[in-house]
Amino acid sequence: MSVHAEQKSWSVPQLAQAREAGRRLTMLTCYDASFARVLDDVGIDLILIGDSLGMVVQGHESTLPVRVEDIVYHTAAVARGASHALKIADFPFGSDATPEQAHAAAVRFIQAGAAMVKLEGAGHKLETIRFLVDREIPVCAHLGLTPQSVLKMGGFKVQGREQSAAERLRAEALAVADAGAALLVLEGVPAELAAEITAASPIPTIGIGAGPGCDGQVLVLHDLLGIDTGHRKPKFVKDFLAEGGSIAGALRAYAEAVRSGAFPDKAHSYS
Ligand SMILES: Nc1nc(=O)c2c([nH]1)NC[C@@H]1CN(c3ccc(C(=O)N[C@@H](CCC(=O)O)C(=O)O)cc3)CN21
Ligand SMILES: CC(C)C(=O)C(=O)O
Ligand SMILES: [Mg+2]
Repeated sequence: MSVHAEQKSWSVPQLAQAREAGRRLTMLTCYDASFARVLDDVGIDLILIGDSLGMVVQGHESTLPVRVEDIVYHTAAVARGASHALKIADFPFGSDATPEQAHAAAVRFIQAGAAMVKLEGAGHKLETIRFLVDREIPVCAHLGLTPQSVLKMGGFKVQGREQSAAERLRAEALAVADAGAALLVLEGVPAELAAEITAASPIPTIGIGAGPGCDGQVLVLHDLLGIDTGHRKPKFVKDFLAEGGSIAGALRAYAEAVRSGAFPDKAHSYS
């Protein structure tokens, strides 16, 4: 059952090595120890303790109500369950407003068991990325459809469709890598644009609703298991439980589909 024997524990430098070797990265969100064990047993590479927990665990309409304390609590739970996957803690809304504030939260995430922290956006966040990386904290950037921008965007809308927005996104992707980010999540971006950004990116990209041309993929765990969370289902969501037959089977089917490049297909991408 368990693949622990032949499985390595992921470190941050290995992300770039995987990309170099042409091995696609598998990532899923997870919020508790029991599911983390299953993800680890199946060999999922990266676990995101995402602020999506505000919607799928806490039942809110957006990710905005999530607090630092919530991410610390769930990161500690996940860390007790998973030892091989690289664990990434998501800064909740407002907790990364200044470099100093972000650093204080990041220290708590690392001490709870995260190996990397994730923040949304570029702009003033570039200074925060540099600040954290200078202080030995690995950073994952997140661009495109950034759910914490829901009020400004007027909903969860695909980003980078107009020429000017695409140009801005390309520039931001280069800027976050230049600031020191080691990984980049691209969310809700036309597949062609995400593939172009990936080709130009010095760091690995992980897509969600960003087509098959990224270096890896991420989904919310509840979506992969076909759980109705009471919210509108994004186009990129696929229920792998049907074909997988069991929870571990669904996770394996997802990992295989990501590694082979079969997921996402056109039906689960934006153009
Ligand atoms: N369960 C769940 N899955 C997620 O992927 C997810 C969350 N929750 N919560 C936080 C954010 C919110 N996300 C979302 C939510 C809705 C759409 C959505 O409905 N998008 C439209 C795009 C319309 C357009 O601009 O063309 C779609 O039809 O897919 C996208 C991402 C992604 N994240
Ligand atoms: C969907 C991923 C990228 C995320 O940020 C989250 O789960 O919070
Ligand atoms: Mg998030």
